[in-house]
Parts: sequence; structure tokens; C-alpha cells
Amino acid sequence: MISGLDDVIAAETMLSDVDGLNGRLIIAGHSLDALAGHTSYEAMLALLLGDFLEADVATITRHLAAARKEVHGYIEGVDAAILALSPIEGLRAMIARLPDGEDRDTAYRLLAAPAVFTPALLRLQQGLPVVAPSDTLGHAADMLAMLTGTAPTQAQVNALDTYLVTVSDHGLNASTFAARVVASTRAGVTSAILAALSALKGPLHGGAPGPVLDMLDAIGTPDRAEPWLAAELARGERLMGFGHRIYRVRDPRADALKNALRQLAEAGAVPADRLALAEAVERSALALLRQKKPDRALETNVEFYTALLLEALGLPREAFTCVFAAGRVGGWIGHAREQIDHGRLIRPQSKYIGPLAA
Ligand SMILES: CC(=O)SCCNC(=O)CCNC(=O)[C@H](O)C(C)(C)COP(=O)(O)OP(=O)(O)OC[C@H]1O[C@@H](n2cnc3c(N)ncnc32)[C@H](O)[C@@H]1OP(=O)(O)O
Ligand SMILES: O=C([O-])CC(=O)C(=O)O
Repeated sequence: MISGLDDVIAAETMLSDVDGLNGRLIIAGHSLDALAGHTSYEAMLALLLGDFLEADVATITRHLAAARKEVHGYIEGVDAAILALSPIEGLRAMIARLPDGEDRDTAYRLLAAPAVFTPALLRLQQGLPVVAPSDTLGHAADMLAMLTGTAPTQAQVNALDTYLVTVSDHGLNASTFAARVVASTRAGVTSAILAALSALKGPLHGGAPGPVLDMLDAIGTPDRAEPWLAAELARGERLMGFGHRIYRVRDPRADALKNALRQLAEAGAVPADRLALAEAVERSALALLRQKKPDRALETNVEFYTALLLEALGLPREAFTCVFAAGRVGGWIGHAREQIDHGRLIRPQSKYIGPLAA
């Protein structure tokens, strides 16, 4: 049966390389280790999109701040129907209101949109006033300020920058493939990003980190991890935050995010028992997965420590996928551009296996 297109190479890219056997990730020519914790999201965008945007970090920073202000204007149009949606569906509905195009202004609006719409929708859903974007803050700091209405600490800004950079691109994952398919029809980059966002939303892709926290809450204490996880696996459930199509070893992003979480913990932003519970769950899950699936390497993926990091930053779990989109949108736009500039219409074949009328 042809199922998940495993091992099919469907694009050439300058954006990232996922080495699943050795657990190495290269983004825009740099190893994740050199980027995560050392690079702002704006600097990451300069690496991913600098040629297309024809801009350096300072110019990108300025244009992105202006774009945050521009898309903030769309908040006025938020209605009760959008507020009744989940944050990721609300974000998708808001992005659908942005004009389509293949130009730089469209790209900046799309880069700004998740960072502006996510905090605004969350605050409106709680009956709180929306916080306008700032002229002076960087992208990560502004996103946090729009969320809480107060200035974030440097440790929080560093943690969010680390997260956004870490998830900014990852080869031809499902959402990026969706973006490239739509871009290949020349429908426009807004349409491509809407397709990508829809793919990201699923629990087997970017929808996993919310359920990771549900799992930690259901387990409650480290001693309950092993029996709880064993019962889930016996019921045929998948453990969220574990397993990956490409990685056969630990996802290098798990360590980058765990480091960022440790730094937040040192700054007093993570309760010690939360970290201890997470580590106990990770240990038990890996041991059980090895026992249950000895022939299939199932390791910790990016979503496990994403959940803990975004929780420590005060984000509600329903909005984790929106924050993922705020980072991945840079990669999606890069892939859409590559497809437009160098690709053709993507149109594979299907094999008919249905009946033939006599
Ligand atoms: C940003 C990201 O997208 S990272 C991924 C986030 N998603 C998750 O964490 C959800 C949990 N993980 C999973 O569902 C999977 O590991 C995926 C979807 C990420 C990758 O799956 P695939 O490469 O398609 O592997 P596939 O679905 O073929 O699974 C292979 C086997 O391992 C099992 N398996 C895979 N992941 C898990 C898991 N997390 N828990 C338990 N069993 C698992 C499957 O049940 C399957 O068993 P079977 O052969 O007996 O049917
Ligand atoms: O690469 C994948 O299949 C999923 C993933 O980890 C990502 O998109 O970050």
C-alpha cells in the first residue's frame, strides 16, 4: 500500500536539512546548536528569507514591527463567531482575511499575523482588552507583551526566541508540503499559509503539545507515570510528544528546548516538581516504547518540551499550535517562495484500484 510517501524526495531546498539517523538539524546552513539560544527570530528570518526580502536583520526588524501594527488593524473585525472557535481555528479565520499575493508586503503581514492575532484572540476570549503592538520591542518580546499586557523578563524573551528559532523550519514536514502544493498552483502565499496552518493543527503534527500537558496532568505524580503510560499503550493509544517520521534518535530540538526550559527554571519560572514530573514521564515513556516496539525507534520529539516551555511562558495549552505557527511561518514562506521561484505545479499520480462497470 502507498501510504505516507516515506523516503520520497519531493523538493530541493536551501532552507533546512533534517538528518534523522544522526539527530542533526541544519537550518539555513547553520546547525541548530549554533542557532537556538543565540539568535533572535528576526535574525533567523534574515537567514531564511533575507534574499527574498532583500533586507538585513535591522530592516526586517523594522518592517516586521510595522507589519504587526498593520495586521493589528484587522482585530477590529473580530466577531463572536471567531471568538467561539478554538485559538488555532480563530487564527486561521483571521489570516483568511488578509490579502493574498506573492510579494514582500504579503510575506511581512503573514510573518506578523500569528504573533498579533494569537494574543488578541486569547485576551478577547477572556473578556480582556487587546494590547496593541509596540514600536520598540522585538518580535518575541512584543508577542509576550501583547499576551500579558506587561513587559516580559529577558529570560522569557530569550525562551520564546529560542522556541521560534528552533521550530522555524524542518524539511518537508506535512504542513510545509501543504504550503508548497498550494504555492505551486500560484494561488498566493496567504493561501499557502492557510493550507499549512490547517495541516499543522492535527494532533499527529503541530497539535501534539497541548495533549502532552493533558497527559502530564492526568499522570499527576512521577510514581504514577509507568502504570498510566502502560495502560494507554495497552489501549492502543499513541503517546504525544514521542515518535517521528524522520528521527530514529532523539529529536535535537527536544534538547534545545529542554535547555531553554532549564534557564527559565533557574529564573524561577518553572516549578521544580513540574520538571521532575516531565522527566519521569519521559523516562517511563521511552522505556515502555522500547519494550512495546523494539523494532521501531520511538524517541522524544520536539513537542514534549515545547509543551513545558510554552506553559512556563504563561501560554494556555489550546494556543500552543498558534505559537508553533508563529515560528514555522518563516519556513513556510521560504518554501512557498522556493516553489514559486524554482518549482512547477505539484501533481503526483494516483493508481485507480476501484471497480470497472461491466
Ligand atoms: C512537530 C511534529 O509534527 S513532531 C510529531 C508530533 N506528534 C506526536 O507527538 C504524536 C505522537 N506520535 C505519532 O503519532 C507518530 O510517531 C508520528 C505521527 C509523529 C510519526 O508517525 P509515523 O512515522 O507515520 O509512524 P507510524 O504511524 O507508521 O508508526 C509506526 C509504529 O509506531 C507506533 N507509534 C508511533 N508513534 C507512537 C507513539 N507516540 N506512541 C505509541 N506508538 C507509536 C505506531 O502505532 C505504529 O505501530 P504499528 O506499526 O504497530 O501500527
Ligand atoms: O518533520 C516532521 O515530519 C514533523 C516535525 O517535526 C516538524 O514539522 O517540525
